[in-house]
Amino acid sequence: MLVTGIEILKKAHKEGYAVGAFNTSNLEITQAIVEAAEETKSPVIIQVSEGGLKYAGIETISSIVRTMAEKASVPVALHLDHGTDFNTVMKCLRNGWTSVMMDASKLPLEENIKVTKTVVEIAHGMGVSVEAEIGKIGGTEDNITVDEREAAMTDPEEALKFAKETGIDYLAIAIGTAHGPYKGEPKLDFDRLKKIKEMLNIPLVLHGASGVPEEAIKKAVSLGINKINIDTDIRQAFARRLRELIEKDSEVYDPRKILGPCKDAMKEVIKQKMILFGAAGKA
Ligand SMILES: O=C(COP(=O)(O)O)N(O)CCCCOP(=O)(O)O
Ligand SMILES: [Ca+2]
Ligand code: NA
Ligand SMILES: [Zn+2]
Repeated sequence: MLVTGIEILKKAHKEGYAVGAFNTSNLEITQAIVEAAEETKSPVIIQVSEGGLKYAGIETISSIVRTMAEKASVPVALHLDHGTDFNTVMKCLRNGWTSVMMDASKLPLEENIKVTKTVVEIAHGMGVSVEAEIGKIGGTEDNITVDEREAAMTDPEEALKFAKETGIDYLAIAIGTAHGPYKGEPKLDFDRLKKIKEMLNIPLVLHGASGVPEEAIKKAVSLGINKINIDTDIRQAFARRLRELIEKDSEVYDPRKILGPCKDAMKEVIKQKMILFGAAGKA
């Protein structure tokens, strides 16, 4: 069934597990996510980035996700990932999203607070929950030095002020992860996570979780992470299976014979994440 993000994350926060938030931009990825959730009896958040909206069309990807979510036997939320443009966030609210991220983390704190507070008031008026970001979760491609990444990490005091003044439902924090594939091993600042959780006591979001070792993920969940964003690992599972298929049979030409197996490969990766995060069996 289609539910709001906070309905899923409030339970995860209370019971101490995390829910996967997986990016989609088409039919097969959406199928992989929903089938994985059904097979592991996990609640799940299906999210679309601004790039995904452009690729699929906002009404089209909303229809695909909402149709499958409403038929699902597990709780499913439709989330806007990294909504950086206020009007895009509004368009998603008009198109049936049940959770939105207003990502104004690039703005100075006071401006981030202002725009996020406005989104919270509008979204809550529509029964939709809101994620925001404090600190900068960059990409592994960003050529920033280690201590620049350190400086970009979320400051607990700022996070408390931000959460209080905006009324957000869940907060994305920067504790050492990055979007995209990692070159070396990411080092997560668990003390910082512990402190932020104790001070805010709301569901927390880990971005850039593809490529983070399983032990680190488990530790982050035990310290209060409740939503974990995964995209790169799904893309790589898709591409691996695609290459295998073409190598095995260079004559295959039916998209269903190519995309179907790729869907299954993505589904397997997603199921493992749901088990690792502790969401399996929680639906
Ligand atoms: O935190 C994450 C996932 O990070 P990951 O790369 O570790 O999976 N995300 O928020 C997913 C980011 C998706 C970006 O999509 P576009 O390419 O359309 O901009
Ligand atoms: Ca990553
Ligand atoms: Na997000
Ligand atoms: Zn992210």
